[in-house]
Amino acid sequence: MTAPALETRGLTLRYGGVTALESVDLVVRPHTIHALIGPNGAGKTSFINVCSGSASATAGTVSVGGRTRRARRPSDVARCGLARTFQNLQLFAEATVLENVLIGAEAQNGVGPLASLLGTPRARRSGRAAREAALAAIEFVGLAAERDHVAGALPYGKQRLLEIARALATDPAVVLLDEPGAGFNPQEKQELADLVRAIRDRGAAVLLVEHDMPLVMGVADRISVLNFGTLIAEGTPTEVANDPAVVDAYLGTDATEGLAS
Ligand SMILES: Nc1ncnc2c1ncn2[C@@H]1O[C@H](COP(=O)(O)OP(=O)(O)OP(=O)(O)O)[C@@H](O)[C@H]1O
Repeated sequence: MTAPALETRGLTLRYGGVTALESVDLVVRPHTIHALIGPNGAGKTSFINVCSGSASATAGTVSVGGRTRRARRPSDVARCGLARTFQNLQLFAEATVLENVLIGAEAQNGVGPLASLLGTPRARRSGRAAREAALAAIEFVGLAAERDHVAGALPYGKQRLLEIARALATDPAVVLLDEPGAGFNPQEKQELADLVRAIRDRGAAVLLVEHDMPLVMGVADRISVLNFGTLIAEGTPTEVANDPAVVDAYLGTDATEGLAS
């Protein structure tokens, strides 16, 4: 059996007296869209933060492609094959679309700042590869026409797509998407669902944190449910939508009607 794309064991994160994650064991299989859902404050962003190196676990391990991730800096994490987007967009507003994505693509090229500055042959080769990867990612999310536009001037929905392009430019095996549909209208959510499927279909695993239940139920292959930092359920969309503990903690009976049966 192939190694999980992402696996956590006993992942625990405490902020002083607040337990954001309590011994979370979660496996994301390759080529799957795995949604992580739960009420506000359940620990979903904390999970992404720990997996991506933005926060340090109090206990437990994170493995990417079967290798325990010890990297801490975001550039090291990118080289592990993991990339993320942020709930609150983290774009350089004054930079162009291409420049924003290049920052992502260059994050994993392993060329030090001195080599880049000196323009060594390796740095030049790697710079060309990063540009190609950036252009491909921009095209993949449908922003080719806006390549040279300043990020801060893009409509909000396109800024969200740009954030996804930046994550994809590192050619990750696992992409963590933190509420990518926030602020989207129904048409944009439909397009987002197609994009998430396309990311999976080109070979990556996706961990999707999202509150929009029709979107989640329509796109996810598997769903894990967090409540107060603890996993309370895992299964297919149908299994999760019919799990009494999930309905009670998060979905409510109204929310599940017509979602999955
Ligand atoms: N930097 C921090 N310092 C202290 N407590 C924090 C910090 N970040 C998160 N928390 C707490 O950890 C818990 C989990 O928060 P987290 O943001 O991971 O939840 P979430 O499921 O992503 O919520 P939402 O759906 O609202 O984004 C909450 O109780 C939150 O208040």
